Amino acid sequence: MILEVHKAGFAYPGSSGTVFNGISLSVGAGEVLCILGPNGVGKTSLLKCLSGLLPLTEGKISCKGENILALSRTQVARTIAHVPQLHNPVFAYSVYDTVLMGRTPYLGFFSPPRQSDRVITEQAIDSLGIAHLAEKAYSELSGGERQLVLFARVLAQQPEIIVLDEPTSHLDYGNQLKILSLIRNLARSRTAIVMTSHNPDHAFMVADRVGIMFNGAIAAVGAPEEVITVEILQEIYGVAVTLLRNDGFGSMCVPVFNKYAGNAKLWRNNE
Ligand SMILES: Nc1ncnc2c1ncn2[C@@H]1O[C@H](COP(=O)(O)OP(=O)(O)OP(=O)(O)O)[C@@H](O)[C@H]1O
Repeated sequence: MILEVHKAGFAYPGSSGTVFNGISLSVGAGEVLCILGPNGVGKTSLLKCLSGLLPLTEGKISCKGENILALSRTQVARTIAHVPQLHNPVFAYSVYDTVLMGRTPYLGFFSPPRQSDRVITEQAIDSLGIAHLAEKAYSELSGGERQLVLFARVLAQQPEIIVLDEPTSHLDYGNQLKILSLIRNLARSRTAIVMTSHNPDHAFMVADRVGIMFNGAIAAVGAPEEVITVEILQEIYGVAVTLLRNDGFGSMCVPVFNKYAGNAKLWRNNE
């Protein structure tokens, strides 16, 4: 396994309680692991620990057999790319330069980007369909446009592990599907991917394994069809959902919701 989490616990400095405890997980090359869980359960905090951005308070994270905290920033950056949920830039870099920054781990301290870095940058921009934004200031983009640019930067970085915090949260329907298919393509080329999502259907679509995060722990981990059940969805999200199993196309969640009911409620057990 390229990334292994062993009995991980985490608390923010100065906070009285822990965010999560006793989490053990692993992801292999070419595998997509999707973490599902309710708001505030600790998914973002876990992903930051996986990327070496926050130190665990208990347990260990190993990247290619080495404790992640023992690796240099360059080693981490060449191996792991982290795409945050929201990113507010401090400087007004262009989109092109923002994507080009994905090449930084491969450049010497004072070395300018090489021609090959520019080619990789242009390919990444093209594969996201954002060439028309290349000269625009990143700080002037919409949330969805920024998310596409950050994904292009990750492609330019060519890491072995990609950690994606809600990669589709700002995207329109078409771009959501585009990112999901790029995630699958990356997995096909042996990249390990850990992502979070608020949409269980996305886990069905792209994940090889799903981890359900609930009450500060991983409540279940396994193949999406085994782990994402009506019972677990009701438990973690507190709503009634039906699952459609379609052998040709995979499974899908359908909320049990009637907009014509008196108070348009989510139905539970024929209430
Ligand atoms: N910088 C911080 N300092 C202290 N507590 C924090 C900090 N960031 C997050 N928290 C707390 O840690 C807990 C987990 O937050 P986190 O952002 O990891 O959850 P999440 O599952 O990603 O949530 P969401 O789905 O809403 O994005 C929350 O209770 C949150 O209030």
